[in-house]
Amino acid sequence: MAFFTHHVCRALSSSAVRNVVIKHVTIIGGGQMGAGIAQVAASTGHSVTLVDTNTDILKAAVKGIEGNLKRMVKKKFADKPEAGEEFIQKALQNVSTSTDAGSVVQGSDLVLEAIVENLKVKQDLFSGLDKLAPAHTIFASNTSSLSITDIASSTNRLDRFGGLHFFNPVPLMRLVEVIATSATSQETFDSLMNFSKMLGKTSVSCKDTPGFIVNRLLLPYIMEAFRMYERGDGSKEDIDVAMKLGCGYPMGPFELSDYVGLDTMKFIMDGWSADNPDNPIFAQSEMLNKMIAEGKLGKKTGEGFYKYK
Ligand SMILES: CCCCCCCC(=O)CC(=O)SCCNC(=O)CCNC(=O)[C@H](O)C(C)(C)COP(=O)(O)OP(=O)(O)OC[C@H]1O[C@@H](n2cnc3c(N)ncnc32)[C@H](O)[C@@H]1OP(=O)(O)O
Ligand SMILES: NC(=O)C1=CN([C@@H]2O[C@H](COP(=O)(O)OP(=O)(O)OC[C@H]3O[C@@H](n4cnc5c(N)ncnc54)[C@H](O)[C@@H]3O)[C@@H](O)[C@H]2O)C=CC1
Repeated sequence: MAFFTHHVCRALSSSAVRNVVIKHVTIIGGGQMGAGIAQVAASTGHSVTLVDTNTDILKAAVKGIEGNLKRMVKKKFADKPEAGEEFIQKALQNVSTSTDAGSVVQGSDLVLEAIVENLKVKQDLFSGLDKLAPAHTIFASNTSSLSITDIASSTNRLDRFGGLHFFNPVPLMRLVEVIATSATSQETFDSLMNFSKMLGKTSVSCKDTPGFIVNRLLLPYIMEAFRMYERGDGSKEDIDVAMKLGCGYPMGPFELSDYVGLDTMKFIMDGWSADNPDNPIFAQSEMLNKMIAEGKLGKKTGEGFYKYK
């Protein structure tokens, strides 16, 4: 019944608002996810403004995008290097940067955030931008596992708010989870689905439930690997090899954790343990806390479970 009501409500709202064709995108957060999403959006013909509070991060993001495009073009345009160079230049021309989100959202069809995994910080960002962005602009979050409903509650555009959850590394991972809350309009959902398609991704529709689909299954698996290692039941190397060769996974759980970033893993974990204090799956990992206190955040800092120098 609830399902029926929800869909009827979405259908009713559909007559009032038209679908937004997303061409101009503001991406907030120039870290690994924001830069990856910017790369894919720019190479598929969207104009992108990448925003971060830190100018060094923005410079590194643009440099990274250029480097990645060069790698991709080498293979894709092996026989046509000039066309490859033109592709790179076109994509780069589609990207501009800013340290002030408020001053760039006016021209945006979509504002997508990929900043730190913290509810209050995301809410503060969106509540400020809600007053500045045009009425038609869709807001979306790339959160790994925070509730989209909670993030959206800081705005007055609940019908134009959804989740767009990309996977790392964005240029290579083919999935996007598109999340509709009970207030997301059908038009907004369709626009987000369409945008994902334009980026060349396959999308799945998710409810606004903790961890959506992928992370609800991935998090218990990774945490169980941590516990095995903490108990001394296996070395991290053996656990990684076992899962790669035994299950065909491209990375083992420790390699993947380093790749995601151990600080991000902890932000995600802390949210889940606060919401589920009695569930042992989400209990704190002393090992993870210690590594973070020592500044070992994974690949991005040169050391996590493994060294990358
Ligand atoms: C407790 C909380 C837990 C929850 C965590 C939550 C985080 C989230 O919210 C959701 C997530 O994203 S979870 C992470 C999902 N990602 C994965 O599982 C990645 C697993 N790894 C892989 O798939 C491959 O190792 C991978 C695709 C990475 C690399 O594949 P290969 O090993 O075959 O790699 P390479 O041989 O190095 O590269 C293959 C070709 O791709 C090019 N390339 C690599 N990186 C690139 C990038 N970033 N951009 C563009 N091109 C790139 C590379 O140059 C190579 O090209 P060719 O040489 O021409 O073949
Ligand atoms: N790392 C991963 O594998 C994945 C992460 N995510 C989610 O994407 C989001 C970003 O993750 P990462 O890119 O890994 O983090 P990151 O730490 O690489 O980048 C976050 C960036 O946001 C910037 N930032 C923080 N607050 C800001 C603000 N108020 N305004 C503008 N910029 C701000 C920081 O300077 C930093 O450059 C998080 O919500 C995370 O849970 C989702 C899928 C995969």
